[in-house]
Amino acid sequence: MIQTRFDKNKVYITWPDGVTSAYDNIWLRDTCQCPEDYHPLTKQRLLNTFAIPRDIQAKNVTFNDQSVLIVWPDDHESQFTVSWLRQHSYAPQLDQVKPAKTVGVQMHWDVAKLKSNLPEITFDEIMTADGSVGSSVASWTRLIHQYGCCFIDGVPFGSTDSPEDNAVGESATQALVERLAYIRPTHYGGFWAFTADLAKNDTAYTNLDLGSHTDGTYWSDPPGLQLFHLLHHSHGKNASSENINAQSELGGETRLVDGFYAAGLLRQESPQAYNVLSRVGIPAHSAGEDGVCIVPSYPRPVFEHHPVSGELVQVRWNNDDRSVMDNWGQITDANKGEVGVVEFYDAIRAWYEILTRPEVEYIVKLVPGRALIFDNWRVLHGRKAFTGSRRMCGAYINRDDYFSRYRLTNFGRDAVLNDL
Ligand SMILES: C[N+](C)(C)CCCC[C@H](N)C(=O)O
Ligand SMILES: O=C(O)CCC(=O)C(=O)O
Repeated sequence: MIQTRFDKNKVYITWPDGVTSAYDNIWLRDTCQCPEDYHPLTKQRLLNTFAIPRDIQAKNVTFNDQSVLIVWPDDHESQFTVSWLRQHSYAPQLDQVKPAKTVGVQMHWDVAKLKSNLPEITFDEIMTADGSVGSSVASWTRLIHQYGCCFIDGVPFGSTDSPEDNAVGESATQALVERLAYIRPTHYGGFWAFTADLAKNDTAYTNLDLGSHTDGTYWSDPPGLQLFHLLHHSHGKNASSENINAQSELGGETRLVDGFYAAGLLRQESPQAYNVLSRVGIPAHSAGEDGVCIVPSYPRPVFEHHPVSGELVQVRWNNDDRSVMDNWGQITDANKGEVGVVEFYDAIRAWYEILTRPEVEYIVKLVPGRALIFDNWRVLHGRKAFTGSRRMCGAYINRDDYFSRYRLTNFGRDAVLNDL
């Protein structure tokens, strides 16, 4: 049995389990879900919040047929279903499932754990899915969310590195990415492909070794997802026959590290280092291209936490793109204590040592047809130096667009909207 009562400040609902939720009048009036106050199609507030009297009182509150009807002094009526009221109870906060607010289960991995359960899906499964709730787009985004990465098999590619053959792989890969969300354009292009030709004046466009990093440490909002598809890797036209070794000797293997797992290790093993890397904003830049010099709105730490819950939400790390650190006073919060220069170097050394442990860093050779997508806010990537001719294509997706898709396909639009 549900019971309602009200006084001059609040409306109270007592649930069958005996718990009572209290809702402030101004909150109820502001949150009115009627079509005049909340646009049913655009899901935006139409009501003028500031026209609500600060001390508004309900004239009458009645309960029937699973709804609570509130009549306000101007005779406006607000109707809330009890399930909606239960879902949004804030005093007390109840055990609601909040798909738009909770992060969901993540499996943090080391190499052994990842290998024993590699997140994989096929191109065909994804491309034939209609994107509805529970379709394979849901499984795909759920795998990415749980593991921070996912391999996609059976992606079409050409058999040579001719422009025509590359176009086959690139258009299939682009279609794959766009199945998840729209592509983020950057100074590297929208959907990009790269070889060791320095086309974009970044070391990704060389054959150098790149240690595990996250991309875009120089953006205020780094890409949420990154997808790679190796289209081609061979000895190349100019290799002489005695130089031609086995494919494995070409190098170019991909590095992958679960940054959340690695952060957990650092926190356990060197709490002081973890603390330093949660506090020091590291300046970063992308400045290779003539018309480009990107720096974030302010320097961010390696570990970014939810400001209230303290949960780790993002890892940013790219030692190669780190700028000159000459303004220590501005990049650390002095209220929490100064960080010495050498102390900072000790902290990044401890972090680097963890990232390069063989049991932490997963090394895998990508092959044409097997794409890799990963959460760039969590999983670090890199590659080993290589020889020969190699072409990789892929794209970035914004974190919020990815999460929108993850939530809608896994929880359904009704549940997600109900939670706004
Ligand atoms: C992926 N793509 C080849 C387009 C760009 C790679 C950029 C890598 C760069 N140092 C960074 O961290 O952003
Ligand atoms: O070439 C690769 O395999 C990866 C390159 C890379 O790390 C990057 O583009 O950020």
